Amino acid sequence: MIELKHLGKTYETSSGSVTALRDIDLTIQDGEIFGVIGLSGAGKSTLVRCINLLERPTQGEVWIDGQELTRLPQKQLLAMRRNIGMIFQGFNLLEQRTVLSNVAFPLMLAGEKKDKAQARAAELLGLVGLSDKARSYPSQLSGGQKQRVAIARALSTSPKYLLCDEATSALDPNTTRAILELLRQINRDLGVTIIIITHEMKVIDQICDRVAVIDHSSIAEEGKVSDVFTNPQSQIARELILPQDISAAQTSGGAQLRIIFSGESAKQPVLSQLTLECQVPVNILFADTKEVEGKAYGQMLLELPCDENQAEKVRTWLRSSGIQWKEESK
Ligand SMILES: Nc1ncnc2c1ncn2[C@@H]1O[C@H](COP(=O)(O)OP(=O)(O)OP(=O)(O)O)[C@@H](O)[C@H]1O
Repeated sequence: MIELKHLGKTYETSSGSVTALRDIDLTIQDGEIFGVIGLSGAGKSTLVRCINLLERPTQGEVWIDGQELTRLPQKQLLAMRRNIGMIFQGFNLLEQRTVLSNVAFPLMLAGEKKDKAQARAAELLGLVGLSDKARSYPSQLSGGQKQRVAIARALSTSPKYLLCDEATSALDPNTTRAILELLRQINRDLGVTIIIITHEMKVIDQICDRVAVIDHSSIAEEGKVSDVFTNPQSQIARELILPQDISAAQTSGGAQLRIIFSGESAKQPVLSQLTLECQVPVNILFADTKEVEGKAYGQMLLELPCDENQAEKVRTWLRSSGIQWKEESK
């Protein structure tokens, strides 16, 4: 289990102090895929780098499996770090070494003999689907393949935790999906706890169990992905989750209603049922639904006719339908 307690980080620069993290309290349970999302500069990278002390916090504590990292002597800290793999947006592979050698490298640094390290590396390349690239060099690989090598390398010391810092941000959507699927498989099959830092909601959406939303150095909101998605509490979560154009629009039509789909109701053909039964035309101003944990979630912004009788018919229908909705102020 990872516990961050009152974690803070202030950088001292020539132009003054920059507070990157302020009073962060987070608990990440074993076996979870935990996401941290925020806008650029919110403090995400600093947060993830504080977990393995690549960056030393200036306040607070980092507890991993009952040990407080900031107080560990260097030797024990290095041993603990072997338990925490990390992958980055830029892959950080050694260009002069083959793929196999890149993956074997951390094990050799840890004192493993070359043949054993290479055998383990070959096994891991099989796991990430790159056995045929063992003798290639990083420059001969695609971005997705490079990230697979980085994942294999991060797993070489059999870590219990894997930190992913914007690991898919440089990849196209299909490659992103494939890499996230691989991470999910690693979580499921190897039991590795995964912490994902991203600015993209779709990454959280695809694989995370829980998410923390970070804004201006602090945690704005934290919870199950499905809860935060359907009912974001903080302004920043709303901005990240709901696309900009879903806020009530200035239109010349009637009242605007926001329909919130959660799980089962999203599958129903709500709109066609509504228009058929009410015999009232409604405008869809915006619609967006997503799959989270195998269920569909989303929102739809509807514009009702100006005729108040017709509008009330729709409201009455919605009240009796059990569908979650609310009136928007324009
Ligand atoms: N080494 C550093 N020295 C000084 N300030 C830093 C340093 N690293 C980060 N910062 C500052 O700390 C704040 C948080 O940066 P951080 O990189 O953690 O944010 P981020 O959410 O990961 O952003 P991005 O998504 O753009 O990488 C920013 O204001 C940044 O300028």
